[in-house]
Amino acid sequence: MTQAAIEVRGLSKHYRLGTGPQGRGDLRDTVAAAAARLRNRVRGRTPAATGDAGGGDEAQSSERDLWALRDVGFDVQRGEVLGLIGHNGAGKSTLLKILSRITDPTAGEAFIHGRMGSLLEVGTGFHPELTGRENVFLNGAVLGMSRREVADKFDEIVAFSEIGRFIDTPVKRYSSGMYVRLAFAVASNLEPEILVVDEVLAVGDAAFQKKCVAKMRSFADEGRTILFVSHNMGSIQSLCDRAVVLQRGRLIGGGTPAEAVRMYLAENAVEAADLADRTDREGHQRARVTSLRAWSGDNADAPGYLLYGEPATIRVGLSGVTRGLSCILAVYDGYNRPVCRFASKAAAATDTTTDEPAFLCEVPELPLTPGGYHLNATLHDRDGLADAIQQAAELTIEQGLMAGRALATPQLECPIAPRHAWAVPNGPA
Ligand SMILES: Nc1ncnc2c1ncn2[C@@H]1O[C@H](COP(=O)(O)OP(=O)(O)OP(=O)(O)O)[C@@H](O)[C@H]1O
Repeated sequence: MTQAAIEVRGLSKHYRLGTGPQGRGDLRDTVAAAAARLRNRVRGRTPAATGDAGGGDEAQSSERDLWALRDVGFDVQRGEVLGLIGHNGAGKSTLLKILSRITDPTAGEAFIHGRMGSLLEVGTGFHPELTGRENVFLNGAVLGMSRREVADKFDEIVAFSEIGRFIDTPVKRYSSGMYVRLAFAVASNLEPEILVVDEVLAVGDAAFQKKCVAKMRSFADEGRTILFVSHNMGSIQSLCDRAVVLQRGRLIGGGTPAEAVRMYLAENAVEAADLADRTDREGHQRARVTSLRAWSGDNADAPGYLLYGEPATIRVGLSGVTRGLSCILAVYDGYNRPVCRFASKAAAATDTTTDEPAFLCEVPELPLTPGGYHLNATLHDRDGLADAIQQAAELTIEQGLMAGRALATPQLECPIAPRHAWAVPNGPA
């Protein structure tokens, strides 16, 4: 007997742009498709819609054709927490929608061995015209539960969701936060054996995010299976046993969460900024900055992308007279506001790993919150300003963990979120 909870084989999904999603039409089509899906659910398989994955290697074979997924295959073992990562438009949501029978694949199959609860983007999973209460029972029925079984869980679901009296309001009137809270409560409390979660942790307040992570952890500890999609590399590393990476519809690999994150970062790595030929610079130029390169952890081969809370290294390549030189790197946010400065002491700059003259600036726990930043680089020697380059390098900061903790949503609005601790005099009241 197979140990896999989810088997994905050669899955492809084709969209024809401008005509809307294939296989989706009016309410009648939706109902017919739902009935077909229910039949397939009983058989535990996702059939390919008529059509062919087609040949050719490009994800986009013409301007109007788009392959959201191309020949994707992997297994999720029973009791495993698998992370699915990829940049915007990589095909993650499409894959989850196929697994949840919301849409059909163009080619390939997915086998689900067990009762699955899914928590997808806002707008899927619930019927907008129905109340929260009605949707809870509808979801239970789709999971194959009796009305009695759902009724037994109902109070727990409402309590977890913190929806209160809004449970009798149509969900189309819910805020996205309310919607996600109820959706997570339903998906995780109706006792599915397999849980599929799409990026829910980005929504909701810090306390609810924490509750979701705790719920997912206990779910995993009970030996149940989770497929977890996130842009948050911190959550992927702290929650998952393994992760796979999607790139423009194709699965490019996987491994431990750390290996997968490295692959994800390398995918968008930007070349080290080559500054040797920049002419818009100041200073006497007897020493010059020739390159700037920043990376996260030991991912020196994936420069340009850094993770919040993780160690970061910035390498400043040099030429000329480097004795007695000091370096300042000034960090600016997307609004060109100064955020922080890293200033070296005067030193003979040498990168001991290559013997080329360079400064290495090491930041043990990067406090910059996710977003785009740039660096201005300045060199000084005994004669004063040697070199200065504005916007010497761009940095993209992605979500990570600071001492094991993810950022709460309000912290994302601040460019800096340093590690800190609170001391309460005489203990809490
Ligand atoms: N209904 C649709 N009709 C046409 N194209 C679609 C449809 N849904 C998705 N796509 C396209 O398919 C590709 C994959 O989209 P998908 O939403 O699966 O990516 P994703 O990895 O989930 O991205 P994100 O992280 O931004 O949510 C994208 O290019 C997207 O524009």
